[in-house]
Amino acid sequence: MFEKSTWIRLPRNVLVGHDVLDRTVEAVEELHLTGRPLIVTGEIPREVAGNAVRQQFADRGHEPAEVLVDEASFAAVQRVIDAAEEANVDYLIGVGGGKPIDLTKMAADELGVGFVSVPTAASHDGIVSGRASVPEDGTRHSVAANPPVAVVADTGILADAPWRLTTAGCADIISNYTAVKDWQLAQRLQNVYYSEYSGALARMTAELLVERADSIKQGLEESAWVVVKALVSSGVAMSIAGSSRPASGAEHLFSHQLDRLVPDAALHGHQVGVGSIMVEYLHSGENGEWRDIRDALAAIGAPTTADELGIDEATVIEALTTAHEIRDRYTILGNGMSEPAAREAAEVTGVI
Ligand SMILES: NC(=O)C1=CN([C@@H]2O[C@H](COP(=O)(O)OP(=O)(O)OC[C@H]3O[C@@H](n4cnc5c(N)ncnc54)[C@H](OP(=O)(O)O)[C@@H]3O)[C@@H](O)[C@H]2O)C=CC1
Ligand SMILES: O=C(CO)COP(=O)(O)O
Ligand SMILES: [Zn+2]
Repeated sequence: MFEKSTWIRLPRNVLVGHDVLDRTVEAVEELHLTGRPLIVTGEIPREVAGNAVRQQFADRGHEPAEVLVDEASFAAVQRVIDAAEEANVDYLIGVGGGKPIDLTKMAADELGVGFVSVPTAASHDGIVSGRASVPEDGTRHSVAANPPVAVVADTGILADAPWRLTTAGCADIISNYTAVKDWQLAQRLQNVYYSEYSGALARMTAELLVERADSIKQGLEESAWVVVKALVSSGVAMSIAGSSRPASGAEHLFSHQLDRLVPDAALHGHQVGVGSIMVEYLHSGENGEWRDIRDALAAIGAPTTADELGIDEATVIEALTTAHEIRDRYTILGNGMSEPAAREAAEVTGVI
């Protein structure tokens, strides 16, 4: 299918490396972004990075306003918007994991200003993408927004974050394998627009990460570097596609449904990783690549079973059989799985 026009929105300055946090002001000034920022952060990220960012801008004569967020909700987005308007700020800086960064992304979009992403955890590709995700009313709203104008990913900080957040980021990337397969399937069966460039980039990102699994080890700063580069690359794939398709297929539907059934039971990346094992089995059967996905997840220490996710068997089956209802996105789940088929997929792959 031929797209008549595309609009690819990308971050412009992406800083990755040791102590790059100290260069946040530089990354912003280089974009000619001037005036007073609002820092949106959480309790822990504030200590880890937010206070240092605040001091940098204060030293340049732009004392930032600040708002602390502790939950991902539309009410929290509104609080960020209110704080920005009250303090009359010019742009926003999100400092933290996915929660503060998503809230910043959505508020910046609503306010029509730019925002800078300063991740303190490499937990999923939302820290660099133009997608935001907020759970509300028992469902998950995944919305399109502008990506950050700059990303400042300090590998020293990311390497010090709890290891499980990093393994979640890895699993989110590994799930690109099945996301791309679902996208191609949707093209064949539903004539959905498929971007060769975006699909190839998303898949290659997962392959490179798996090839480097040996250098992804707790305590190694290089791990944070490898993972962040992959998260950036995956974010670019989504920007090229103009949707989350290259990084979100049936394994994400499964995870979103788990979020609805058992909120906060496990991390997003860990859920999509386990989902990806089963979805690969659905695509390719007993002799497909599902063992490769499982082994890649195990190699970096991400969960591969329902037990390791801390989620019971019945919930896994319910999520699998109802995941297709989550959103209008054609995947291998089609119009839904029967309970026996879901049980077989989960049992054969050792998820339950
Ligand atoms: N945009 C997208 O595509 C996607 C967005 N999401 C959204 O992202 C959120 C989940 O992201 P996630 O990053 O897991 O969650 P959080 O931002 O909630 O971070 C997880 C926990 O880690 C803490 N934390 C963050 N950085 C550090 C650090 N350096 N050291 C120690 N602790 C740290 C946080 O503290 P504190 O609570 O103090 O902030 C929080 O308790 C959800 O809101 C989800 O909806 C999920 C998937 C995709
Ligand atoms: O998590 C994502 C990609 O990894 C975003 O996808 P969604 O559009 O399913 O929220
Ligand atoms: Zn994801």
